[in-house]
Amino acid sequence: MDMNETPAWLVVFADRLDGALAFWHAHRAVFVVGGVLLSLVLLWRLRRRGPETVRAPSPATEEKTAWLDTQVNKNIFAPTQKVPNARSSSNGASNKPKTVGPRVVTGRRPAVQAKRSQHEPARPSIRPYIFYASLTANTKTIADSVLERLTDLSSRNNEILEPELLDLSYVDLDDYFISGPKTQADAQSPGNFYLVLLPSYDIDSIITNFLEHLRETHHDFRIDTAPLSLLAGYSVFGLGDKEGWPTEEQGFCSQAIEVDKWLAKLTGRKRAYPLGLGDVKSDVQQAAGEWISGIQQTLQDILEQGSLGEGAPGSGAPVESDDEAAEEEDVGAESEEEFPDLGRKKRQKLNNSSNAVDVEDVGGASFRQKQNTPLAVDFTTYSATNGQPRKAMVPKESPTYAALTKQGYTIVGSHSGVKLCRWTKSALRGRGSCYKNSFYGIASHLCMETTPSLSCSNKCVFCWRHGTNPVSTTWRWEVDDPQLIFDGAKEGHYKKIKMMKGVPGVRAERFQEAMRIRHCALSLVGEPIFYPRINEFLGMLHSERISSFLVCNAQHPQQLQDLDRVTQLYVSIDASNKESLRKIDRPLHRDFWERFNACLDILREKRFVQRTVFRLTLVKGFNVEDEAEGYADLVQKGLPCFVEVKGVTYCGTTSAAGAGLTMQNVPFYGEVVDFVTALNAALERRGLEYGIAAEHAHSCCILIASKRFLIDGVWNTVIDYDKFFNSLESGENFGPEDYCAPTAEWAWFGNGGFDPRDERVDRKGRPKEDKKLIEI
Ligand SMILES: Cc1cc2nc3c(=O)[nH]c(=O)nc-3n(C[C@H](O)[C@H](O)[C@H](O)COP(=O)(O)O)c2cc1C
Ligand code: SF4
Repeated sequence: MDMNETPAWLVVFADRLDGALAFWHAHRAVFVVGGVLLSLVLLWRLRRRGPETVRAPSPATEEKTAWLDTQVNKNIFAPTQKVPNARSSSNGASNKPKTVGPRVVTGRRPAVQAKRSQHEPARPSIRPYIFYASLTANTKTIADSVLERLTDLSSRNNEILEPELLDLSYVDLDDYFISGPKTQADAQSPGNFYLVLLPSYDIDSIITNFLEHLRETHHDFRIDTAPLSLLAGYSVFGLGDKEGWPTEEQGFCSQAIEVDKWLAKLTGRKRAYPLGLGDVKSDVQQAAGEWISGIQQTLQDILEQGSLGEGAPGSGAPVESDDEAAEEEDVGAESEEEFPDLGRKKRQKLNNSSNAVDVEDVGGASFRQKQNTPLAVDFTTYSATNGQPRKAMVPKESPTYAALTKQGYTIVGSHSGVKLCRWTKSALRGRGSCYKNSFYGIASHLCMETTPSLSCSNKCVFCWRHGTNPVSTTWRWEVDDPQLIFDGAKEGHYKKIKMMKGVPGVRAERFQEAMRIRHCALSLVGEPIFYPRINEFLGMLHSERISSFLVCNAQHPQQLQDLDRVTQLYVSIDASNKESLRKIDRPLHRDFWERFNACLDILREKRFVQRTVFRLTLVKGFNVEDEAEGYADLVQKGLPCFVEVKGVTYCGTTSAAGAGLTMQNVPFYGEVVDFVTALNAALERRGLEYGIAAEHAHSCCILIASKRFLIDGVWNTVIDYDKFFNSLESGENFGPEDYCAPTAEWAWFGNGGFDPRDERVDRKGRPKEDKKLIEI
């Protein structure tokens, strides 16, 4: 082989390499720039996508997701908050409350919810438990329909959980009646609400065991006396048979009544709605229907307010109807409690603060017109303000405001008030209405007591409220809109009625009825016709078919003259002569006697247009002895349709004591009867057509009526309210005889006047046997 000879493949390779190098040299700049750019792009993309693209999901990220969810749930189910609707967990078949599972949280919303729940408390929820016992299935049927109603409510309201129906024969009473339901979910949150439906059996039965269990729990020294106080509330409905057990004293629904009392003790008085009772042979369906409607409303109220609502002084306390003095004493005690650091003198000053105003006002201008002469402008309406804006009569920060609210008044606007009258409370409990029920057919639980003017121009010795209300001869305050007063008075009244729902003995059906005001007594502390827009206010009452009973003090003739028609118009006649009147009413007007007489004249003129009444309050030692003749003269002058005679009620206030008033001044009923008999005879001697028509011995009150209301030998003192409103709305002319109706026989003079539909009780609430009670 020739060593100088080069192999062919090597020549080809060298040639190719040479070509490639020539290409590189020709294009190397392009390659370098392109490479750099590509690297930059790759680097940028890598940085942007970061770990996601470089790391696979790790256990650590999964854990973090789960932790987030847990935190969200923790916020939603924070210990103070309630478990949301657990309806899905209940199948209705079990006797035990269901455990609520954790709420499923999806998407981004939980984070938002978690954030919000840190600031806003979640809405509470309520779980109703319906307990019942039934031997012959009546109660079971009612309990089933209660379950149906509440299940329906629950389906419409997320905060009311599905109710549980539990037969007391099968549940372990310890599980529910020692400290409330014991399940994880319930311990955690919802407000439990107990409904107990029970028949009564005067033989040994499961109900006897149940009662024994409640009694033992209460007395067990190892257990708190109110172990069920964590319940949101409770209510009981009883079934009984009036044929065999006609009245409560004779055992009607006795066991339901007893259970209601024990539960009040065990729950620390959490009766959320009054005890309902139904007679299995007559009204049980209706009574149960009304009861459950009330429960539904109550559950919603609890959710809205977060509690059963507070009792207000003077409203929640079940004061007995003849217990006014005790109520007054309580007020004193409360004010001492409220102002513990005030010395005795200061407190007295607070109570008497309004008296300071009296002195300024006494110098008011006189009403100089004599009777039968045209009425001059009454100085009552306005007083000069020297261009200054008028002030509130009862400013919120004033001691008067504090004192009146302490006594249970709700102050409406700047000069009006409303208060639940003690008779309204008594009637709610079926313990009797005031005398107006016997005389005029006003059931007290349908009556609102209010005044559009807390100020008065008298300081009557027997007015147990005075000393706290402002007194004046002139209206010198700002004037509130009547609509504001009307709405505020109704609201205040209903609020106080609602507070009565947990008071022992309140009857469910009366409670329901009371939620529609039918009558308004404009007779609270103060002088209603003092309010310059009283006629507009009356129009509002009548537009809602609320009757108006207006009492005035016979000191404002111009206002009386201008007053529109009311259902019944009163003037207080506290004495038969000038001196007596000065002593008793302690009027601020110097010309009080002239004003008084002018008012009687006006009343006489109105007697064929509306029912007019003289109200006489007898104070022994002041205006009773030898005054029958004087009163007869006044009746002759005013010719009222009716004369109400009432013995004064002793109020025990310092102001009364200061006026020399003691228990000795309270006449016995027999003395009131003697006086009325003497007055009636004096009227007869004057040829006046009057007679003794009715009585309410319970409150020492007797009615003398004009014989215009003696129709076919029967007294017609009652009012036909429908007729009154029909005539009023028709715009026709009508008079008192057009809307009267027969007086009930039990109310006739001699029959006592106690409504047989009510139950008489003594001061301790024990039934009284003698329903007639005539202390002659
Ligand atoms: C033996 C017996 C005793 C009863 N005792 C009373 C009673 O003391 N007071 C009452 O109001 N009703 C009494 N009842 C009437 C029942 O309470 C009434 O029939 C009720 O509707 C029964 O309810 P239930 O069917 O759910 O068991 C008695 C009935 C029976 C058969
Ligand atoms: S009329 Fe007077 S006493 Fe009778 S219920 Fe009404 S406010 Fe009370």
